[in-house]
Amino acid sequence: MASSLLIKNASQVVTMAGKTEKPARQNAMQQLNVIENGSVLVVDGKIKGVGKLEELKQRYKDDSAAAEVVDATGKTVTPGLIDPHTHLVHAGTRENEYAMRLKGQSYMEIMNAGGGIHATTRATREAGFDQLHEESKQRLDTFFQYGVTTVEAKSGYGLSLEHELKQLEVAAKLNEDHAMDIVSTFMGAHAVPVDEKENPEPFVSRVIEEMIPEVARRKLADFNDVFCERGVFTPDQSRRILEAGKAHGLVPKIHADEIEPYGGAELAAEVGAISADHLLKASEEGIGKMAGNNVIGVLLPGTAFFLMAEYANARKMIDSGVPVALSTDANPGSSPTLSLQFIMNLGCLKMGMTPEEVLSATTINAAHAINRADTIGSLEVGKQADIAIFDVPNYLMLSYNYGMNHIDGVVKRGQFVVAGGQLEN
Ligand SMILES: N=CN[C@@H](CCC(=O)O)C(=O)O
Ligand SMILES: [Zn+2]
Repeated sequence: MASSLLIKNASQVVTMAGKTEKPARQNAMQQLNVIENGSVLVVDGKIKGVGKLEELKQRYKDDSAAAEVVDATGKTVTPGLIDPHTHLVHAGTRENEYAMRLKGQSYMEIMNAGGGIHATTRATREAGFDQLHEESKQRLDTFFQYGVTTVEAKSGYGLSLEHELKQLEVAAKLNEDHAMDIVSTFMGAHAVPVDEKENPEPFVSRVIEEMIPEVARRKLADFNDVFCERGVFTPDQSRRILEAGKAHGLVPKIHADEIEPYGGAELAAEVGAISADHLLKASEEGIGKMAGNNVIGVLLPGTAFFLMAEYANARKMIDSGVPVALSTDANPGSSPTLSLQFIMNLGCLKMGMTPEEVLSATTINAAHAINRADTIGSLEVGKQADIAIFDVPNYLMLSYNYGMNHIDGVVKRGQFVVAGGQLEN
């Protein structure tokens, strides 16, 4: 017997239809394809129909008659939100560094003095598999409660084969035993280990010759990411690392131009990266090259907010034709938040994006940024039934009442994982 669910009479159903082939850019980011007073029929975990209630009832008589019915009157239904850039698997917190930054020390000063990424690397190396699994599981539960149904998760707090594999194995296990979908990225090139800072080349070689081949052999990641920044990895080292990943089937991503303009956006275009992320200081030329080479800009305004830095120039990117996605960058140092809704608020209020653009950026474009747009990111027939139900009468309210969690329900592969704002068991 098929299991079916009918979410009926939502004041708005934001479908995002028609953007599965290519990420939305420029004006296409404004088009949400909203159905007023709309309903969604789900059968066996997939979207069977989206439209007016009467149409669905007529067209899919048996399925709608057998369905569990949920009344969404007064609510807004969207595709489950997608977070395309997180550092999900790590141990511990760094509130001490937050206090240091508030007294004037910079993020890079703290990192160069052995804190920052190095502090979380020490904690993550010390943590056992079970501790990492438990901490990360709790974060996934919170992501669900905020409407996120798929997250990308990076390694990068191991910085050795053993510990990078441990992080990726934790993500793989969570992908199996938690309802959240997790898409993994290898990021062994997140920092040069403290004791090798003076001579990073042997570490770069280990990333290329030892870590990438083993991660690929074990099929533990889809993507390969590098922190291309002065004092971390140079553009030349980053290029070699990303090319090595490509040779093993790992698609390039890049942490680019976060602290200063460093050629990261340009490099992303040159190596054919699926996305370049951060881009607070991306050059005009780099933005143009991204637009010309279909590189998605994954913007992380929570990082600018938390580091009290200038925001990425989202307007310029969108107007130049860069498809833009948004993400929390959830991590213990530069963006300790799990609320993609707050990131949507920042997208509007701090980066000049429209409410329509931020919804495109957290659904279909985020799906494209992790190469999953064929199955998620929009409410279209045949796609996975990942659905967010917000307790607001229209999508504008999502970015209007800022800093709030508007989630009422979350459906993952056709099953409620959050109902009445509470996590289901
Ligand atoms: N900038 C580099 N990496 C992370 C921060 C990691 C950390 O501080 O622990 C980021 O994307 O912001
Ligand atoms: Zn990051």
